[in-house]
Amino acid sequence: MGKAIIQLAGIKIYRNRRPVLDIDNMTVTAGEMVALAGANGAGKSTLLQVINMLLPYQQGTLTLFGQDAAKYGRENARFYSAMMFQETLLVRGTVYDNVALPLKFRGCPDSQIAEKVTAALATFRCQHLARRQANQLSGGEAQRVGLARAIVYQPQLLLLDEPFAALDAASRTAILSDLRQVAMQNKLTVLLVSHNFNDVLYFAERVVVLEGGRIVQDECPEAVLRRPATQAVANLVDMDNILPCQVECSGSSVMIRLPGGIEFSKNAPAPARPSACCLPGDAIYILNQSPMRECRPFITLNGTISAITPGIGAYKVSIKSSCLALTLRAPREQTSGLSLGDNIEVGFNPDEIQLV
Ligand SMILES: Nc1ncnc2c1ncn2[C@@H]1O[C@H](COP(=O)(O)OP(=O)(O)OP(=O)(O)O)[C@@H](O)[C@H]1O
Repeated sequence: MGKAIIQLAGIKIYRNRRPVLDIDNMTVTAGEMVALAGANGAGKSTLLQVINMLLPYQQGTLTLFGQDAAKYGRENARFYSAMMFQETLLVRGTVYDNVALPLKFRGCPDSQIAEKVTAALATFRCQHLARRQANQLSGGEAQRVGLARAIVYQPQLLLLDEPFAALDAASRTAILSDLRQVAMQNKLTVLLVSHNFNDVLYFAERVVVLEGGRIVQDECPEAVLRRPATQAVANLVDMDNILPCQVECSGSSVMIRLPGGIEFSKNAPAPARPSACCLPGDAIYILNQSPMRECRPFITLNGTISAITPGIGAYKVSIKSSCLALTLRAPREQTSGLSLGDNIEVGFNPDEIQLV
């Protein structure tokens, strides 16, 4: 395990006397690329502001770079970290002037500034913009310059509050890919707030999900995607199937009842009072086509195709039975023979079900 860069213990924040952040424990180690995810108002920005010491906390301890932040002081903490927001906050002047600014604040000798600014701009592929006025850049260019300005003094920690949210998907992917490479090469620790779970999958190796100011899940992105801890997390990752169900627990096994009299048991610990089960679309198989059809145990049902939505990699097929609507994802070649209104038999393995 690497050196701890951020440690929060028992941190509580109240706003208008309302608790908006309540973090029992959270540690981020050197070089980790962590996404902070959660619905609107979950507390992501508040958490980032606490870590950047923009917001005083009423209870608990914040340790930054191994030092108690309360004693260590804001200026010291900021010396080793950089923060970016959705607005780039570039100042008047050229791109070069903007990127040189943090070096000047930190007393970097003039003789080193040009080299460092050029290197930082090159890192984010924007050296050709050096002489342009900062207020004449496109959104994507401005964010690349913002990143160059953030890393020019080689901080150990980068805090990003949705800086790429306004960019188109291709620009976001390109910038996240460059950022990921820079972070890995320089062992930079990055905390990225994002609403977009595709960005999270693309960038992060760990996701901390907040709900009502508390951490409800802290795992690798794929685990959050396939096994969301709560219904809100399932919504956040755009889970294909969130099916209402009744659950009866007995010992280590649970009996799950879906609408339409479909019932099956599963050996797994259930969360307290589960009310739905989640099933990713690629865990539902078209039975007359799938090599999985011989696998048992398999829960099967018949339904009518109500929609077929094309996609790269997988098509989405919506199926309606008398009391259940399911969405499956399958490769294009498996769906090419299907038409709206067809009746098909589909199945899934109960082990793929996640109760929430
Ligand atoms: N300046 C403020 N004064 C009072 N309450 C605030 C303030 N800023 C945020 N809040 C409240 O704190 C809670 C957490 O807000 P925060 O901005 O951290 O959420 P978020 O997860 O970043 O949301 P979003 O995704 O919408 O940006 C919300 O209930 C919000 O209404």
